Order: sequence, then structure tokens, then C-alpha cells
Amino acid sequence: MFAIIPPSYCILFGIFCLIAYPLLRHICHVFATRLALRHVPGPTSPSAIWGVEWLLYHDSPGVHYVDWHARYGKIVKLIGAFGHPVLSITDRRAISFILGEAAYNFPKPHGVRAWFKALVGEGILWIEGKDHHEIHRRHIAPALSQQSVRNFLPVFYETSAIVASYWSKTLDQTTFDYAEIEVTDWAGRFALDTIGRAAFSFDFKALSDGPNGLAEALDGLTNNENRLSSFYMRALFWVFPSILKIGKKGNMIRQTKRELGEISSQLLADTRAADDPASNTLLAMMLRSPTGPDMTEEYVVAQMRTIISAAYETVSAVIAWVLYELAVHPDVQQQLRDEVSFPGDPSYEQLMNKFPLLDAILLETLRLHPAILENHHVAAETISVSLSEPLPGADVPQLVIPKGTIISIPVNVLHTDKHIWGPDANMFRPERWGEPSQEKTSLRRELLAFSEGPRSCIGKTFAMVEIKALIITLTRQFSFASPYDIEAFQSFVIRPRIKGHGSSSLPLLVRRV
Ligand code: HEM
Repeated sequence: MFAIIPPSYCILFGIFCLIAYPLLRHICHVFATRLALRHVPGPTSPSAIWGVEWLLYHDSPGVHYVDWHARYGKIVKLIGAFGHPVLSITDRRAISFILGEAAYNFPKPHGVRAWFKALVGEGILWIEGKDHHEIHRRHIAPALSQQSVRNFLPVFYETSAIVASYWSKTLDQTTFDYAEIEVTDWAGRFALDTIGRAAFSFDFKALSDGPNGLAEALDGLTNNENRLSSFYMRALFWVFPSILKIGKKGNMIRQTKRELGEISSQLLADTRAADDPASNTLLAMMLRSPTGPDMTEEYVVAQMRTIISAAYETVSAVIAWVLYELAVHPDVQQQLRDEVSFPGDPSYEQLMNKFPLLDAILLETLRLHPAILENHHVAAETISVSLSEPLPGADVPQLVIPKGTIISIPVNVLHTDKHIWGPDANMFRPERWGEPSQEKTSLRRELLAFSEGPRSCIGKTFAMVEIKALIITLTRQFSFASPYDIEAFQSFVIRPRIKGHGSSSLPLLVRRV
């Protein structure tokens, strides 16, 4: 009666369903969302397959966002890979809502979460939902509080002194009065050893002669962005997060996760065995929290991997940009040297309050070189958002964002908005932070380099203090000049490189002062 279907047909049908179902769902979502957002202005898509991704990836980071927002206003509709719409938002009222009171209605997009899960595991950067996220935050926050950072200060100075001693050694070995030093390399090593020692009492030995496996693995993952494979990954992971599991990139992600995991598991075992109630490492403090004893190894290791990678990429990029700005502004460099040159290492209080120029240089660098240029979210539900002004042609300052719409907040556009920062918004001018006409705190509120709201950077104080310690140490002993034309490029974070080169590089001419 019934014809027997050969098993190979069943397998083919199964594969078809596996591909066809998500594809069909994607097409329906794209049509519905684009229809709902048809009144939002934006550029036409330059490519049916890649949308604006090719432009965003290949041209100078953030330039297209500046252009689109100048042309279309504070809410711009972009078309990403395979037609998915993206809302680029620079409306300050909407941003405060999305990152603040409605933060949990705008989680990280599926692809971004898949990236964090693949690389570091199910830690704080991956977790979503108010209750779960608050638990993760409570476990980590005490170890990165102001009091903890104050205790870490000797470590920051120790690692800074190691960098300075290597630079001195390099200068001893040259016959000139200067040496060309690859600053991005040292900035990465400093960031890795500082987080290792301060948060986990562990020495990654990145600040030693020769290559460092972990630094290279972390670097290799993101710092080779002129390859086509990096473009495919970046363009496609929004729509097909499984792309992160395949190919050479997939292998690199797995290998880095494994390496970070092996170190973290060993540290966890040692800390549990030592059971030292006086230990103030991040790990010991997490384990001392009320739920500490019940934490699974997988959970603790995921948090450790997260902290290491969050503190590595961003900090090393910002250090490189600070040194670059000092190198191309020798007058500011000298003024800073005058400000910080007195005997002894400054205390925590001095670092926080006594160096207005250092403070301003760091803020100005974060403004012009935000490590994380695009802050991405997705609307978990269809939600109405109040705007500062109506969309062109609309009467009410309101925007309904359909469920599933990806949102991008281009930080560079906000950080160079002439209405906020003045006509010289594109210039590096640290004095703007001390001008009486500008209320300092209100300018600080406009800085989104660490994001804002409940998901803002938990390591901000740690980062600011460790960077200040290093910059003081280096500026007191050395002067820097930049002999090459340097440009920004989109790695995982925004990094510097010699114009036209493939990966991150910032060779500076370093002299003793
Ligand atoms: C200058 C250096 C740094 C910059 C510019 C920076 C920037 C940021 C930004 C923009 C976010 C929000 C990400 C998002 O919403 O998608 C973030 C989150 C985070 N950062 Fe940082 N960061 C820096 C240093 C650090 C350091 C040193 C640590 C750890 C010691 C750290 C740990 C974290 C963690 C754990 C989160 C997730 C917070 C949460 O989801 O609740 N960051 N960072």
C-alpha cells in the first residue's frame, strides 16, 4: 500500500528542513521589520547580500555613521547582511532609555552573545535577564570596587615599572639616543599581566622576553582584520551565529577558550585548596560570596575568562591611543610630564584628584578613540521609545521599535557631536575638560566609552587607575614621537596601525628624558 521512502531521501529532507526553517523565519522577520520601519530614513543598501557591512568593515571605523547621521538625523535605518534592518541611534533620550531604564528589554543580539559564549563561556558578558545579570554583577563587583582597586595599586606600579625597565634595556642596547618601540605589543602584555596579578594573583609572564602564548592567542583572534574570513564572520554572525564554530576562526576561538579555561581551572583549584580568608583576589572574593561554595567550576571559570579578555583588549587599545596622542602632541606631553614629575608613586587619592591634565588626556582619548565604537542591542519585544525630537515628517517624538530589531549606538558620532563638544569636536584638546564654560560633570555624562546603565563597564575604575599608573611611569622616564602615519582600524576593538598595514601596530620613537 505505502511506497517505502529510501533513507537517503529522509536525510536530504531533514537537512532541507534544518536550513529552510531558519531561512524562512529570517525572511519573514526581515520583511515584517522593514515594513514596520519604512518611515525611518536611511541610505539605500549598497549590496543585496552584505548590506552596509562591507562599507563598515573596510572603511575607516565610524566614518559612515557620521555621514549617515549628518544626512538622515538621529535615527537611521541601515540594511545589514541578508537584508536585516539595523537602527542606528544617536538620540540621547532614546539612548538613556535603551541603556538605562529599559536595559533588560534590549539585550545583546544573539550573534554577540554567541561570540561571548564561544570565547569565554556563560559569564557576565553573556548572561541576560535582570535577576540573573544582577547575581553575576553582585559576584564580581566587590572585587572591582574602589577599595579593591586601591589595594591593587602596588601591582599596577609593579607592572608599569617592568614595562619601563624593558624600554630602558632596549635603549641601552642601541647606539642612538632613541629606540623604535612597538607600543601595542607592550600595552597588551601590560594589560594581561596586570589583570592576572591583580585579580587572580597569577603571573601570565606576558611581560618577559620572548613571545607569550596567551597574548598571541587573544591577539590572533581579533587582530588580523584585513582577512576576508574576518569580514565574513563579522557580517554573518548577526544572522548565522553558528559561523563562529566553523573554519580556522572557529578553531582559534576554541583554542583560546581552552587555554583560558585551563589556567582558570588550575587557579580555582589552588584558591579552593588554600581557603585563605584574607585573600583579596577577585576569585577569592567571588568564592566568599554567600553562594560562593555552591558555584560550579564552569561558572567561575566563565567569569574568569570574561574578566581576563574584557580587561585585555580594551585596556591595551586605550593605552596605545593615549601614547599616540601624547606622541603627536609634544606640548601636551611636556605639560603632563611637568604635572606628574615628583618623587614617589602617587597614592590612589592623588591619582583620582591631583592630576587634572592626566585626567583630561585620558578622557579626551576615550572620547576620540572609544575602544568599543558600536554598542549593539536587540529589541526583545516591540517597544515604544520616546525621542528628543520627532522623526522627519512625524508629529510625535516617539518611535516604535519592532521585536527583533538590531540596534547600534555609534559612540563615535555622539563623541564628536559639535552641539555638545563645540566646533573643534574632532580635535584632541584635553583643556576642554577643565574649561569653566563647560560643566565638567555634564561633559563626563556625555562620554559613552564605558557605556551607561546597569550593563555599563564594571571594570571602569580598575582600567582608569591602571592606565594612569602606567602613563605616569612612562612619561616621567621617556618621551615619545610618532614617525609613521597612523590610522584607526576595526579589530574587535578600535586599534591603531601604520596606515595601510594589516594588523595593529604603533611603533613610537622613545627617548630618555
Ligand atoms: C579602558 C578600558 C575599558 C573600556 C573602554 C571598557 C568598555 C566597556 C563597555 C563599553 C562595556 C559595555 C559592553 C556592552 O554593553 O556591550 C563594558 C562592559 C564590561 N567590562 Fe569593560 N571596559 C574597559 C576595561 C575593563 C576592565 C579592566 C575590566 C575588568 C577588570 C572590564 C570588565 C567588563 C565587564 C565584566 C563588563 C560587562 C558588564 C556587564 O555586563 O554587567 N572592562 N566595558
